[in-house]
Amino acid sequence: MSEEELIVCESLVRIYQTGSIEVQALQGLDLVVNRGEMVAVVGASGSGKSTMLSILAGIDAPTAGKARVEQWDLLAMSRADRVRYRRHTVGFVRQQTASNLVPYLTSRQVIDLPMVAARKPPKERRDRVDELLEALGVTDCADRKPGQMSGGQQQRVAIAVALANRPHVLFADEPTGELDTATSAEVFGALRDVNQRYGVTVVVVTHDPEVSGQVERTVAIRDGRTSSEVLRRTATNADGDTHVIAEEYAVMDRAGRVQVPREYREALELTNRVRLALEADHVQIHPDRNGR
Ligand SMILES: Nc1ncnc2c1ncn2[C@@H]1O[C@H](COP(=O)(O)OP(=O)(O)OP(=O)(O)O)[C@@H](O)[C@H]1O
Repeated sequence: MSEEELIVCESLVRIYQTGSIEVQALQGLDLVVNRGEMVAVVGASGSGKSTMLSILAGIDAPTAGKARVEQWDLLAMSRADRVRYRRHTVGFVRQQTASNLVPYLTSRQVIDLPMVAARKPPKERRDRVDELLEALGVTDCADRKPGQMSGGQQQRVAIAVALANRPHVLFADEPTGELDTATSAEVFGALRDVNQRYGVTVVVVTHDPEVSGQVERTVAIRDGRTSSEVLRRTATNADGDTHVIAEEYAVMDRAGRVQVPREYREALELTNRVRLALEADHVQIHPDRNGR
């Protein structure tokens, strides 16, 4: 694992067993996220996004494969390690605004909670609460309870709670799922701000195409595997106008396996055997003409 790589999943598998029924929620997922990145994860309902996030957040345990976040091996953590990991390395924001907060606690009190659990000294806790309220633009909500705040304010307080113990990575599972478009943009903007301001790595699961269009990298999951990635960069043309270029990439695992998209396979009738040819700067894949 290189210094840059904060999260590495290789051939990650999660099987849920309910009675005699087995569900393969993750079927060999590969993912690398570098330190300081902000990545959106998209995919159809049931594709395994939440399962992946709960494994990475240390809430759920994988069945097989590899999953590492910094020095932590998520398949070989003791119970005590898991508590430490969840308290100090990761922060988590859920979709349901209400489930991130506590109805009878004010924003100030709820942001303080994780620091009390981590036994931080009172002065440090007070300073951190003030700093986070300010960073997320919710200083005026310091003494309000969730019922006295809008959905967007509640989610910004939830982000502050998740950041209280200075985690290195922030996971957010559909954090804007219950919000209207304008409020979603506001909450997403807050995630981008904290990514830049604190350098915290952010992985956000979303259905919202607008949201995924605002990050440099979007990872698509299909059937419990990473199927493709879209990288966006800003380019400037000869007239000095800037525009965003989005390029889609297939994901190659560490063994060199790449999935050829179904449309490509069907268009050229690629079946079980293909011919590969190495060129100076690309690899060609040809149909097996002899086989037919
Ligand atoms: N605790 C569980 N027990 C059994 N099956 C589960 C459990 N959690 C998830 N699954 C199944 O695993 C698969 C992946 O679910 P997951 O929630 O990760 O998908 P998702 O991409 O997050 O979907 P959504 O966008 O609807 O939240 C689904 O088929 C789901 O039914």
